[in-house]
Amino acid sequence: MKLRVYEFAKKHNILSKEMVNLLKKLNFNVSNHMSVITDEMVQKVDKYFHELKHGKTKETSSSTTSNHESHISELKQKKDIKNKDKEGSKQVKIDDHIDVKEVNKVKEVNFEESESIGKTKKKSKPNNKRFDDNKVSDHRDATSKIKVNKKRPSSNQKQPQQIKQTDKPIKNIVYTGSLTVGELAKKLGKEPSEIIKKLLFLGIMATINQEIELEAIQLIAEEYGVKVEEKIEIDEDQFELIEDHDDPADLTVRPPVVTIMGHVDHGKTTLLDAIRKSKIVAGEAGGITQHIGAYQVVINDKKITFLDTPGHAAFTSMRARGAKVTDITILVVAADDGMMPQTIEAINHAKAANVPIIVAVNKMDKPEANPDRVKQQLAEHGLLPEEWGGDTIYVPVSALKQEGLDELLEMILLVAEVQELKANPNRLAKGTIIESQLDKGRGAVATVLVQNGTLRVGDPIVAGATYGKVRAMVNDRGKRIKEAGPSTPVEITGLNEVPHAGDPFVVFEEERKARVIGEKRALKLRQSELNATSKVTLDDLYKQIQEGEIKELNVIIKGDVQGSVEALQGSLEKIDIEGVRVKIIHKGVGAITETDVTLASASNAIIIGFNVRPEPQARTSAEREKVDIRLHRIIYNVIDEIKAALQGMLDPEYREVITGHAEIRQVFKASNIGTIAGSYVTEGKIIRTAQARVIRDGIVIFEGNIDSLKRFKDDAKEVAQGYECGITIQNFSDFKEGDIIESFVMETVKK
Ligand SMILES: Nc1nc2c(ncn2[C@@H]2O[C@H](COP(=O)(O)OP(=O)(O)OP(=O)(O)O)[C@@H](O)[C@H]2O)c(=O)[nH]1
Repeated sequence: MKLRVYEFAKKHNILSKEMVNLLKKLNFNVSNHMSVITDEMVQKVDKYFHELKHGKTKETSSSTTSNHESHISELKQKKDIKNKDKEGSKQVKIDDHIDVKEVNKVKEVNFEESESIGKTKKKSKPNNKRFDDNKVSDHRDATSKIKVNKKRPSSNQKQPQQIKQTDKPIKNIVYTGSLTVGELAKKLGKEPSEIIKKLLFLGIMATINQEIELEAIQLIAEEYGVKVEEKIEIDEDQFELIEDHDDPADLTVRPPVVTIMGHVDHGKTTLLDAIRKSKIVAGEAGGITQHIGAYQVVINDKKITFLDTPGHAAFTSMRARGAKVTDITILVVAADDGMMPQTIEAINHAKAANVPIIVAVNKMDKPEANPDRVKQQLAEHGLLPEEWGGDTIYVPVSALKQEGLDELLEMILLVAEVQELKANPNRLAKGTIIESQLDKGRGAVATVLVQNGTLRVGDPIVAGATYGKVRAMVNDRGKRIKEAGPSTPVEITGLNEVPHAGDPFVVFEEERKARVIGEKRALKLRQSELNATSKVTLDDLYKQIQEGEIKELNVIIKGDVQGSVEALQGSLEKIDIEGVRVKIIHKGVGAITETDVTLASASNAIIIGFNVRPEPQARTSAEREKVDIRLHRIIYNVIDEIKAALQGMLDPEYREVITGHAEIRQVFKASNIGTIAGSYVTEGKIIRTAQARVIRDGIVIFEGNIDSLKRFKDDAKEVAQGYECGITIQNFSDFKEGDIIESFVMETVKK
């Protein structure tokens, strides 16, 4: 069996990434953790470690054994360069050569009292990795310009009378925007003159009221052993914009969060179930898995979190709301079927979200399985298998027979290891809503994914535009728990309303604060819903094209039959008006679903329905997400409308407004009237003078005028939701129970 980098790294008890680095240093051509280890590599690496152990290898050791240190030194070097780049900024720099390291040494230097320049040269370490040759000489130059008196104690010990002692030693300072010299001195509990002097050492001449930059603030503070935190002023009610600034020392490894995507019927659900069954039930006698929208499995003592919503819906709706929850995506491709349209769509989604892909080649148990064909097809879309020199991992599995699952899980852990996923469990929790619903007994119930910190029962919480206090938490095994750390999915109750999937959540210290912020966010949301939209609509398409915001019009087509969908696609794709083209991102037969709307929302697309209607949930979510749905019955009208929109010539004078829906419960025949649809108004109202269309299974089968509308025997002008009525439609009699009658009017659009 071939030995891979990651296995070899494990053997030496170092990270795969470090092994790759080491091999590169030893002049081997390896690309990643999956590269194959040759005998020569084994010998060289073993020799290297042997020598290291006996103190012979120094050069490379820092990069493997002290990864952290080399990382810091890298950062510091970057900082040096940044400092050097700062010429011409507000501050006048006398000496550009001083770098971070230098400043640490300034502590030993007394500016005023030394007499000779360059008398005592400080020891520079030419073999110190932090300095390249240039830096070393810069460093010496800098030293020569600073007067040194080795005998003197450091400056802050030297002049105690000038230093205003504070009661408590200051450990860290927080500032927003900028600080003047005077303000910094005050924060540090020092005299301004002392700070001015120190700035001079840094080559910065500044007066007490002058503002200084972050680098200088940091360097000065560093000298006093004080940490600096720059607080970016963002309203706390926009907490999703606040980035985490955890001290690297507080971070610990967290489990990867994985989503599964792939074409219809390629086995996403079966795979998710197989993993869940094999890893949870087996491990826990009698453990009942609860459907909370996500679950965790344990392999080799390490956890993996799976989002349990297969398909793109979860992924796109999260992304549409700006949430990044997925660390790794598993692309399921059936080995007998190969790459399909949704496979490509999934690849594009993952790429757009910058999430690494592992390919699970499923249904390997089938005799017609052809994994090589899958690899070939996907390689053309940038997923080159590692055995062909690429870096995509392919794992053959059979979800049905539960084969290959362990390998798949191990590969997930491997990719996770390379990503170095970390979080700080010792802080207030924040994360994302995965699923939510209204439960009759428990109120708003939400599955949340904790992404940083630890969530606890009793925590005051704001989620999206809702708020509350975590009343109870249940994990994926249906067990009540008191706290949940990073990457843990839990179901919580206690929110005042139902948040949306993809909403961010944050815990606050105080309940009152959570309520105020939650209410503020709810208000803002309502206002922004009232105000316009950033989504593309045909009405403002031309404006967006003019402003250069749009080069391509993304379109989703849903139609009644495959033939019309394809005809429409062909015609739309031919449109090219002044370089703006139509791109069909998704097409299908059947009613417009909520998933279509989610995809449209995530990809800023419009939806064209050809002889089909949106499902009720799709309609509401389109209204909420401001997705433009255009419904047509004639292909030419669609083409004309899109062309007109691209040219800015769309005539928005009339717009269809749906007044209500009724469901046909019984069909009667009356000799003098014709066929009557005995209906129940399920939504809005049916208006006698309105037009109507008859919809069967999401497909429009007839459109015409309402002929008569009756409540019992009486004519009615309109019949509202919750009432029964009899409806006849001109020139139509083929009603069936279960059909929907949609009543609509054409209204002038206000300009
Ligand atoms: N032979 C074989 N059949 C499988 C395997 N995995 C899934 N199937 C079958 O393939 C069909 C589709 O599987 P699902 O898990 O429902 O596929 P899906 O991708 O979740 O489908 P959608 O949810 O409709 O997108 C089912 O009949 C499964 O039993 C497998 O490894 N081998």
